Amino acid sequence: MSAPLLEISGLSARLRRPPHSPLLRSVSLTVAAGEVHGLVGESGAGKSTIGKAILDILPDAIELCGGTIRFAGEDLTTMPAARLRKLLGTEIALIPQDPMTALNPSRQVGSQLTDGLRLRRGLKGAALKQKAIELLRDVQIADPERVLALYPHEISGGMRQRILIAAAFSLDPKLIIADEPTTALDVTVQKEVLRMIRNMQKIHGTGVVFVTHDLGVVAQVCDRLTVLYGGMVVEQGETAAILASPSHGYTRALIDATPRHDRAGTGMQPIPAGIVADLKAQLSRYGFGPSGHV
Ligand SMILES: Nc1ncnc2c1ncn2[C@@H]1O[C@H](COP(=O)(O)OP(=O)(O)OP(=O)(O)O)[C@@H](O)[C@H]1O
Repeated sequence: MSAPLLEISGLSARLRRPPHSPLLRSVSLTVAAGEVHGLVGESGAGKSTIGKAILDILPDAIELCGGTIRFAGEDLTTMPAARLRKLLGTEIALIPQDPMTALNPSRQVGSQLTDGLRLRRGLKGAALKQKAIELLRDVQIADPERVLALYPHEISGGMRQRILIAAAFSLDPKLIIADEPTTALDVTVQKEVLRMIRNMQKIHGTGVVFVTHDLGVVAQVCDRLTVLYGGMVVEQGETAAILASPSHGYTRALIDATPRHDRAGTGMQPIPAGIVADLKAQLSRYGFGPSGHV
């Protein structure tokens, strides 16, 4: 079997200042080329911290304190800064959570969409415009020439997110970090955007780390998933198998807590207190041991 595209081993992170509270506890996971890997868990589980660690955009308050992040065989945590900067944006890209804040309100959509192609590939003039039109067609935006000249406030939230998806795929990266990319959208638009991400990653063969708190979303887009609690891995494996038959009580409780629009009377069940107490006990014993599993 070929090496995974992304291999995170024993990744630990903590607050930089005393008392150095642990935020990631020896997290290990792999993402194969072309795989969508979901990071799931409640608020504060450490999902975004993993995404930010991959992209080298951790806030100053957080530091890595162990483990490796190997991308195509190279460890990003020890890579020289210049090489890392080159890789991020070309081979690894981000689809951010909130399309309104991610786009600059004072720049036309076209110039923002083509930043990567201009700056990293040196495209300009008619060739750049043609490529921008193709990118918008790929994400099924009608009348792309008109849209390129618009400002972010002149288009809908769903269309803004499609533009960010098109921008993320514009340099044909091997890996995309999608950080809650549909949270800011309403439910019908969410579905379209999820389908779009799935289609684009299949066409391009892109690996995706998909951060979400929503198991309904996971069921739609993720091939495999890692369930996190308090910065530690609770369970991981094939999405269909875990959703059908979770091996950990916490995963079962998360599934039960997920609203099902197709079944009346389901959803919004609280996580049982006993399961949370067990996990908390595990966290307090955990430290930064070698295993990432509960
Ligand atoms: N800038 C920061 N300064 C201090 N602590 C932070 C900072 N950002 C995140 N944390 C802490 O790191 C832990 C993990 O946060 P993270 O954002 O990764 O969780 P998450 O699973 O993505 O949840 P959410 O969906 O709420 O963002 C939390 O305890 C959070 O309080």
